[in-house]
Amino acid sequence: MSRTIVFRRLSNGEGIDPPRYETAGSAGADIRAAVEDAITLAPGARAAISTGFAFAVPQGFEMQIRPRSGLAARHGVTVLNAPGTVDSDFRGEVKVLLVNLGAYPFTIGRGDRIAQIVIAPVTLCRFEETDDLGVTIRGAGGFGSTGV
Ligand SMILES: O=c1ccn([C@H]2C[C@H](O)[C@@H](COP(=O)(O)OP(=O)(O)OP(=O)(O)O)O2)c(=O)[nH]1
Ligand SMILES: [Mg+2]
Repeated sequence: MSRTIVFRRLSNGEGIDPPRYETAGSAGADIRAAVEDAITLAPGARAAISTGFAFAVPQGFEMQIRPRSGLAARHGVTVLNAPGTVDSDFRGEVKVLLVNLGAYPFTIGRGDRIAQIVIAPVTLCRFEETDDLGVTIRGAGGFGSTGV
């Protein structure tokens, strides 16, 4: 079942294709860079890249901003805060925090597909304090406690 996400094209988004699923089975819709001029990320550098759009994600859902594996595999470029979280009450421009973990400069041009967005349901919970969380086999084990 397909849902509708409404978006507003900002002035810097003129001529930019909106997010699009590249195949019928794609989980993520690729989102593009609305940079005026090309931006080059030196190795180790990061930048918040404009997308040129603002969205109204329906309440009860989030927009996750995820890396594209091709950028990661070929260039070491990923989304620094993956998965970025766009809240349902956010009405500002969505930006993509890219970081270059590769060994070479990476240039981002206008219209480049720099990330993918996944719309996912969220469960909003109330948080209730207790003194007793119950006993589990794992207990406080973490960070490799089950072995490597
Ligand atoms: O990759 C991202 C992550 C966040 N946002 C926008 C949308 C999101 O709703 C808002 C806040 O994001 P987040 O909660 O991750 O940031 P914060 O540091 O907690 O900021 P705030 O105190 O405004 O919630 O920033 C983006 O545009 N791109
Ligand atoms: Mg926040």
